Amino acid sequence: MKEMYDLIVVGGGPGGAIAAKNAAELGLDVLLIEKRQEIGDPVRCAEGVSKISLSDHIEPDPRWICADLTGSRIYSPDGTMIEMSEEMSGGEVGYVLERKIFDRALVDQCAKAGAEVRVKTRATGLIMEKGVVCGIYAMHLGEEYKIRSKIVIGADGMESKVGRWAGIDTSLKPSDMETCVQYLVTDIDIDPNFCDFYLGNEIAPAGYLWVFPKGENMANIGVGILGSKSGDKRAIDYINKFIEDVYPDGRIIEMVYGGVPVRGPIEKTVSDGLILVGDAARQSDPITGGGIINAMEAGKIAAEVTADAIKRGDYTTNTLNEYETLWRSTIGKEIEYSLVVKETFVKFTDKDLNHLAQSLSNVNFYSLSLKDLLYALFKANKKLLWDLRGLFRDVVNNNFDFKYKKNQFD
Ligand SMILES: Cc1cc2nc3c(=O)[nH]c(=O)nc-3n(C[C@H](O)[C@H](O)[C@H](O)COP(=O)(O)OP(=O)(O)OC[C@H]3O[C@@H](n4cnc5c(N)ncnc54)[C@H](O)[C@@H]3O)c2cc1C
Repeated sequence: MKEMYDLIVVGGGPGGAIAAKNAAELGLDVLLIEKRQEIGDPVRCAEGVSKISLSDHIEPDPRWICADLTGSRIYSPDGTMIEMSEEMSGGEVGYVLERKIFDRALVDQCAKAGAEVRVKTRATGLIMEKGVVCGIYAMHLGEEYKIRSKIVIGADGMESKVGRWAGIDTSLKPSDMETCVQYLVTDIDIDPNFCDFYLGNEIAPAGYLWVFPKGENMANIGVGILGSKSGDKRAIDYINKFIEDVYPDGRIIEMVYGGVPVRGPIEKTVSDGLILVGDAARQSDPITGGGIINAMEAGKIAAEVTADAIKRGDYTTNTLNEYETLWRSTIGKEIEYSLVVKETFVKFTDKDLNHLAQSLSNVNFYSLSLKDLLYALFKANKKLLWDLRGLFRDVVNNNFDFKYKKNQFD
């Protein structure tokens, strides 16, 4: 078995697959390892993504698209509903995917681009020489061996260990994480074109509950609650209550447990010979918990920076810092803004949420830009204006152009 590569990517999720594919296309000798025996299985995701951002990375394919949505509805605790077009819904609701097939299609692309893929192969440690990462220890069918590389990309998701092995602090406190439980529910009456979000401290404290259709009579119905706000009740208690109340006849055919980092990014995502991408770098959106697109964007940037570093023969932090700069000035900005909004949102009482929803219930979201929306929000909610003044100033002055979501916001 080959023992030396330009690049080893740890983790075959969207971040790792896109990193490996792009690096192989740029001419690098790439190995992608995945600890599971099947790519994408088991799924830990509600499977919602933005159409526009996705098509930057892969051609849409009906084999992995379960629903093509036209919008979303948000329900406040008193039942006030706000309906938004897909464009205004933010990045998470364009398609509902079948991730088992989607993740495999991404890895298929990367294999076809020339990367070697090894499944059921777990990274168990990093080879480090004088503080520089220069490969991994891998375990396959009970056998441990060394594989060397010039650079390692850690795309090992929420449970990432690669960063920690290199001395990067990736730890998460309960207040940094949403605990999620989701059922795939069938035989229910839903609108297949809309996803629904429910807010409120009785429904999902400091989080939200979602209904994402997967075809005519089936949906991912899940809840995410902030670890530090859950009290005596568990996420599963909230979702069971909702199913009992709203879809009492629904049949549960799958169950998903998982955590989503909502703390915003870690302080550093590179070290000598190492780059972290996706959930491993805590790059998911702090409000929605969505991380597929950010992982893919970061994977692409990581591949480009890796190819450049290898061309120059310099794998030190100095060179790899280009990755840090590039992702922080694009997706990182959006994450920063989301973090500000999330920190305000988690303080809202049900009364605040109702007031907010009522103040927006007459707004026509189908013909509104983000700027208009912020004006409408702040006109009706002076306290919110104060809490979110930084974000408001940046958007209004166009200091930030929402590069990755420009098509949705403008
Ligand atoms: C309940 C839930 C709902 C969600 N819903 C959405 C949603 O609707 N939309 C959205 O955009 N995001 C959603 N997310 C988040 C989304 O799933 C992640 O942000 C996304 O998968 C991150 O991609 P990634 O490539 O960074 O990591 P992952 O997809 O987690 O991939 C990491 C891979 O690394 C592998 N791995 C881990 N350790 C090792 C090792 N030591 N050696 C080898 N391989 C290893 C894992 O097996 C895994 O395959 C949700 C998450 C949860 C938990």
